[in-house]
Amino acid sequence: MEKLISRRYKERPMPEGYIFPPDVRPGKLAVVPLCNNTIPVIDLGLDGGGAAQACDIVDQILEASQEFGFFQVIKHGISENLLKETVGLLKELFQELPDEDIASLYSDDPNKSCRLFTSTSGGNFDAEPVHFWRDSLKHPCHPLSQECNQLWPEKPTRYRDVVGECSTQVRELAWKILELMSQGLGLGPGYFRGEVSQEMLLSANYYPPCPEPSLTLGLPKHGDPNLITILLQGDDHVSGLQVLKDGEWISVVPFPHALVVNVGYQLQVISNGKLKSAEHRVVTNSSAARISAGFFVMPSHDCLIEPAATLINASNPQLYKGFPYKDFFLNFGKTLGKTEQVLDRFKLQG
Ligand SMILES: O=C(O)CCC(=O)C(=O)O
Ligand SMILES: [Fe+2]
Repeated sequence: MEKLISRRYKERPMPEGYIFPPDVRPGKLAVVPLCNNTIPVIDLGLDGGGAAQACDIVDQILEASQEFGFFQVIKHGISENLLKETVGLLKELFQELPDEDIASLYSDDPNKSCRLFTSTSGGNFDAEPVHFWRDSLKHPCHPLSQECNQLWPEKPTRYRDVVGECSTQVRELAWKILELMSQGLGLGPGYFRGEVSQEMLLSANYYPPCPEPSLTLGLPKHGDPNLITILLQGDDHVSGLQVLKDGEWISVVPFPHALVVNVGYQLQVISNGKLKSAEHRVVTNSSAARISAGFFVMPSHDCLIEPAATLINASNPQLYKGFPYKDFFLNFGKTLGKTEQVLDRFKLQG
């Protein structure tokens, strides 16, 4: 528990082991949000009132997923209060829980299904060459069952109710977005239902202020291993998430009440490379803590992942071979920091 960066961020000099080699440091410039150059914001028209045309929304989603692999959605149908309450409870959990409650959540065992830890989720903090400036709470959040719910934090007291409701609504939204993607790709209704989107994991992140943001990272450059991620950013004013586009880091400036959506590697494979799992990272800042909550929609371990047959033809040859999701997932941790290698084993030659 003494490893938690939320407990150590005030130490001076900066705690050892968080300074990255010069070639992966964010540097000074990258920390400044590029306000005119951000990812698309798409109005889903699900809050009632004037909505954009459905076909227009499909086009926007497809275009954003092809070009950026990332977009934000507004008027997504999830109430602002529920999102705010979720963030408020996470803030309370990371910042205010007494030591004994934090200690009961903390674990270095990667096989524990609900746990609080620092840096990466692999459970090998002591072997990491450099640590990332974040604490994270991870647990499954679908399918929701009594058994699963009992693993969640007991405090703050409303955590289970509120995060349970938020997970249910985010899952519904994920399905709607997947349905629109399926329509845009020409895959027909329900393509992403079932085993391919069977599970969902919550990964809540806390990035405390950092005295030297130019030397460290909240999270390294990576693509998400799952099908699709829906991310809630904590505070309207604190940015930190950046997406790599054409060799440049673009800040995902938090947009009021928006949710960030990004394409995971499995969606890239199923779409035969049409949709892009974009690389992203998290930078820190010296003045404010940042909170984010990623809802990772994932296939079941045995689900067969392969390019959709209808997307393969003479001008679009099959790019990846089929594989059970677990073959991908169990190796994913080993490719940390080497994003170019992640899909290598599944590519078809020539
Ligand atoms: O904190 C964020 O904004 C992004 C987190 C993220 O990329 C991840 O958990 O995979
Ligand atoms: Fe990510």
